[in-house]
Amino acid sequence: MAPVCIKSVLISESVDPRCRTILEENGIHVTEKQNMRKDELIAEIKNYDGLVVRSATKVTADVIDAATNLKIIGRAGTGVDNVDVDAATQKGIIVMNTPSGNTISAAELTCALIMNLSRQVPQAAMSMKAGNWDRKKFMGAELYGKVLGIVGLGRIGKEVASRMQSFGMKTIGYDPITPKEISASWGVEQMTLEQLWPQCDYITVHTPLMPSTVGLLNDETFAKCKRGVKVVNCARGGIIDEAALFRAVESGQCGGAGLDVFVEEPPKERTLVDHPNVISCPHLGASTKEAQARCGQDIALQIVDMVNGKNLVGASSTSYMPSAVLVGLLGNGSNSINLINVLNFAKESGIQV
Ligand SMILES: NC(=O)C1=CN([C@@H]2O[C@H](COP(=O)(O)OP(=O)(O)OC[C@H]3O[C@@H](n4cnc5c(N)ncnc54)[C@H](O)[C@@H]3O)[C@@H](O)[C@H]2O)C=CC1
Ligand SMILES: O=C(O)C(=O)COP(=O)(O)O
Repeated sequence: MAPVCIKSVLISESVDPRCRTILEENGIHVTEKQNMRKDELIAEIKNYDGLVVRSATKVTADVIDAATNLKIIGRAGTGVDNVDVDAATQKGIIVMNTPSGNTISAAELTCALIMNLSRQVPQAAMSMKAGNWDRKKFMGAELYGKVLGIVGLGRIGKEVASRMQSFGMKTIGYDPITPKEISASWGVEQMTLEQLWPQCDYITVHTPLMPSTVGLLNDETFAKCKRGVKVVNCARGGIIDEAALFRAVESGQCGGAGLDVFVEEPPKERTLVDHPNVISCPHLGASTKEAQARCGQDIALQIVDMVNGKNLVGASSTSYMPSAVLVGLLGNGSNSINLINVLNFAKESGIQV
């Protein structure tokens, strides 16, 4: 891989200070500017060779168009749905992410939401703060013996499965790429979605956001579920259709929802957030000290590796997954996430990519 000349990087969100330190130690000038408006980003982006973002910066085609010197977009985290990978690829800009740095944190928050749905801890705590002592209202149900459906058996789905199995949940799932034998070795029985919906007491989604996953849970699929099914979305807003979810919680078809992510963040439309059977967080899945330290460090090391022209596959950093880089070079555009998974699966399986 030929070295890429990166002299200046803009960090446009709150990224662990390790990122800045590593870049500066390697002679890269770093500017940190948070909460930039889109017009400000468009006006400034020409001054940088590299851009480091999390999920809030929307790196849309018009931003990329204005980025006359940009060579790398580094996503300190997993999802690259806030980056127009097609537009970047067409301009020869490399897009890279740090996919395993926040896996455990996102899985732990998912488990916390499942547990909170089973016992209504947030609602009970609010009731206590309001001066009440209501033991009848908050009758829960054990997780033990219940069925958890996991849609998307990648890194996070796998970690959620093992944690919830320790609570005695039966884990079933669906993934178009992860082989059945592999997920069976983690105790997850794979089946079709048609078979999965009616069996679940809880459903959690862990797919990327892409056209084929928008509205995976919708009016039609909710109708196929057990009455009172509880759902969790710690992946991306829109994978569970928000309007359909509202209708399902209103009718009781859905017994409760745990939401970390929304189509619009922060959500202007508050009906779901305000619903008594919905517990929600402001996109906190990756917001732990550990996850941020890993993602901040990894994205900086990956950028430095590019500057040094290091071979991308099999590089030093623990969560180094240069899949998006390869996707960029292959010009794979909107199917990139699927290709990312194929590449990662191959790599984790010891196959030379
Ligand atoms: N709430 C938060 O702060 C965080 C959210 N995320 C989100 O979680 C998503 C998943 O992350 P990882 O597990 O690390 O990704 P991953 O790439 O390891 O796993 C995603 C899995 O989804 C599967 N998949 C793709 N299309 C599918 C479909 N139609 N139905 C079922 N499965 C499908 C893929 O084959 C893959 O196995 C990310 O794309 C990101 O959007 C990730 C980290 C933190
Ligand atoms: O890594 C991801 O995909 C996430 O959703 C985390 O987003 P964040 O870095 O916390 O803005």
